[in-house]
Amino acid sequence: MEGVDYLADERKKAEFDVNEMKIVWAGSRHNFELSDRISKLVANDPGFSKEGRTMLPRKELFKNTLRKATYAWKRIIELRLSEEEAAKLRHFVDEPAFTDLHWGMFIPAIKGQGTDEQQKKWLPLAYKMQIIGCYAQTELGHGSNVQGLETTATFDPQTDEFVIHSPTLTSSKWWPGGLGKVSTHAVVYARLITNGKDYGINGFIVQLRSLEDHKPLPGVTVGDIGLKFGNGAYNTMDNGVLRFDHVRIPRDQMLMRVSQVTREGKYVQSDVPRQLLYGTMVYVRQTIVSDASNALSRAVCIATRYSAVRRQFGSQNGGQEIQVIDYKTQQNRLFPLLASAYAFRFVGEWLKWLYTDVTQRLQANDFSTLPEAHACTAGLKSLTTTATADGIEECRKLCGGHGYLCSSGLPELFAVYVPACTYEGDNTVLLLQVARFLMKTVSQLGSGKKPVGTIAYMGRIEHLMQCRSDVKQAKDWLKPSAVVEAFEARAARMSVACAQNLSKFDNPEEGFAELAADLAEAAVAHCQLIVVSKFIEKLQQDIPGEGVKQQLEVLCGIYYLFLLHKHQGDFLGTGYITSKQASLANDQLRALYSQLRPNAISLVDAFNYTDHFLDSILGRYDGNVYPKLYEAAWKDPLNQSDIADGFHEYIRPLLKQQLRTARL
Ligand SMILES: CCCCCCCC/C=C\CCCCCCCCCCCCC/C=C/C(=O)SCCNC(=O)CCNC(=O)[C@H](O)C(C)(C)COP(=O)(O)OP(=O)(O)OC[C@H]1O[C@@H](n2cnc3c(N)ncnc32)[C@H](O)[C@@H]1OP(=O)(O)O
Ligand SMILES: Cc1cc2nc3c(=O)[nH]c(=O)nc-3n(C[C@H](O)[C@H](O)[C@H](O)COP(=O)(O)OP(=O)(O)OC[C@H]3O[C@@H](n4cnc5c(N)ncnc54)[C@H](O)[C@@H]3O)c2cc1C
Repeated sequence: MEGVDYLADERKKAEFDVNEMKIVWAGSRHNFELSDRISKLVANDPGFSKEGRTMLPRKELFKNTLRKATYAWKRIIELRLSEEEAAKLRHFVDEPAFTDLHWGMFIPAIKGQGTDEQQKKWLPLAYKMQIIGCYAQTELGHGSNVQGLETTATFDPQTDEFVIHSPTLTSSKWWPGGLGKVSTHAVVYARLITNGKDYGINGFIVQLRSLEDHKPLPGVTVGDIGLKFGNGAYNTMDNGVLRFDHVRIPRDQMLMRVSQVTREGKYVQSDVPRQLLYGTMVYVRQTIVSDASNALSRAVCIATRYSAVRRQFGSQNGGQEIQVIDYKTQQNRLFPLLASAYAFRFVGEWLKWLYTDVTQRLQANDFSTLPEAHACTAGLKSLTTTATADGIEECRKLCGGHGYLCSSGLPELFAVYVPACTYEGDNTVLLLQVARFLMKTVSQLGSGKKPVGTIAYMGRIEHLMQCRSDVKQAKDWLKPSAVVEAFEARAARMSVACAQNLSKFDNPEEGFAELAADLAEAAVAHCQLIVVSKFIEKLQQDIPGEGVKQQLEVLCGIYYLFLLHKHQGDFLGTGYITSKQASLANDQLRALYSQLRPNAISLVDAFNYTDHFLDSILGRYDGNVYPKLYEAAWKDPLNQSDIADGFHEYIRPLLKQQLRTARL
């Protein structure tokens, strides 16, 4: 029945002020009002309808995305939306498009690596979308290993130009989003060669297509790399292939903030670190961490609402069956994901702060916090995207068979999200970057250099190597100091064990390769410590709203106790806790599940998602699942006729043949 709220009883159980929690989730009242306004604007505009998206063939799907992007741009201009509002609009339109790479990587690359003069020339064109750009780094044969890229940019002093060339098949650019069919320009990463010497990777602005008829320019071969995982999903994006045959660009199209080539062909290195060339990746990794909580909360919202609607077994005297959300196993799979969504939200907020801070320092030529910013963005990108991708898939399973239907919203969400584990740096490769940072920190411990920021705990290494947990009863696990020390001791001990094992190798690089799996685990332990600490720090702030802080304390407890349970081997193996203390942690975890249970629906309501954004029958706000599932099935193109296309060619002859066989 329309208009009935099937989850109303669940909502009545809430023990906290949901409206105040919405503000905590959004980060501020301003953010809440912005998201609320823009999400409704998008939901109420038929131009942004998602109807039938998963059924469209690729060409139509892609054209529909072009239409939506153009329409979005028109609305942005008409409504005079600010950059912040436009970015929200993109978020709620909920469709990957070339515009992501234009705004998310092409423009940031020019801003971060271009000189003032270059920015003055290119940014106004890009801001007005009079040129459309992408980020062309990865090649067919080289992705993770950026220093291994093969595309060349050779300086020709005769003409004051660079010659951009793809010398081999494996040097073809491969994957850049927006490249295949839309971009007119790209920031291309290529080996800079001048006076016969290779100076390694640099960025160059290269025009690819005519601004008149959109034809590829001479010497440019460009196209789409083909269909990707999932129906619809990331196939709205034209990930592309690109080859250059001696394409000439003016010298001033090399991005020259980090290094320059003079008119005479002399290579000059600025006094900024070369790693700034990787700055766009650091920026995007930070945005990916912020986005993880969006994707995970969405899946969790669907699975939580559906788990309250769905009933199986346990009917007494003909009464209703049990809501599946009341099974402890369901809670043990679902509630840690709900807690993770909140945890990632807060660590994302913190990382944004760290990134802003490092950017301000870089502008003042202070590069001291760059290594930490790199380690944090790389590690947290890896940790949060792995957990989110796994979490979305778990939410699908939590919804049983119906979770497998596209109308649940979960298959598409998974297919769109899962490449986040690979793009912007493969998650294992990124963990190994964190491990290098940790090993460097451990090796410098005796040098008098005091570790600061997220590795400050290493400064107390002697204590952390010896201390033991003083937990005596389950509720002792609610003490923040007990928890932080446990996670610090585990991370420190795992790093030190790796460093000790590394020191047994004559060649450190050989040792690093041999111990890579242990090093990646140490990196995970360090990153989990960051997430736990930032959640606990959040709780130390003044949080208004009846019961809001208490709910966050429950969620925080579930987050760290679930991790402690899952990684018990680390905590026990490093000798910080006993098996009795591990078992007490588990008792406390179960108690927290019971405290969370009556608040579960309201905790996902606090995400404030519209039904348009969720795009899930199982996650509908009103819980009216079954009639809507039934209705949706009949919209499938297969159900447009009672008799299937192909009946006369294939089914009928088969049936006839069976009849003949039966008569024999
Ligand atoms: C339809 C609707 C439309 C609506 C439209 C509306 C209009 C829109 C309006 C607004 C919209 C806004 C929208 C914005 C959306 C934004 C979304 C963005 C979406 C993004 C989508 C993603 C697409 C994917 C892109 C990509 O994947 S790009 C390619 C990424 N590639 C990688 O990540 C490669 C990974 N590899 C590396 O990073 C490196 O090779 C390495 C693994 C780090 C190793 O590098 P190497 O040089 O070999 O280094 P080392 O020797 O290991 O280290 C040397 C040294 O450097 C330090 N280091 C390394 N990296 C960094 C770094 N990044 N920063 C700082 N330092 C670094 C390292 O620690 C070492 O240091 P030490 O010497 O001190 O030890
Ligand atoms: C949807 C999508 C969009 C993308 N968009 C863009 C874009 O806009 N622009 C762009 O330039 N690129 C883009 N990429 C490319 C992306 O950045 C790369 O795919 C990514 O960096 C991983 O590199 P790779 O493909 O070379 O993986 P590989 O490095 O070949 O990884 C393969 C396997 O090897 C392992 N491995 C590799 N090196 C090591 C190591 N040193 N130690 C241990 N294990 C290792 C990895 O863990 C992985 O399991 C995109 C990719 C995808 C999937």
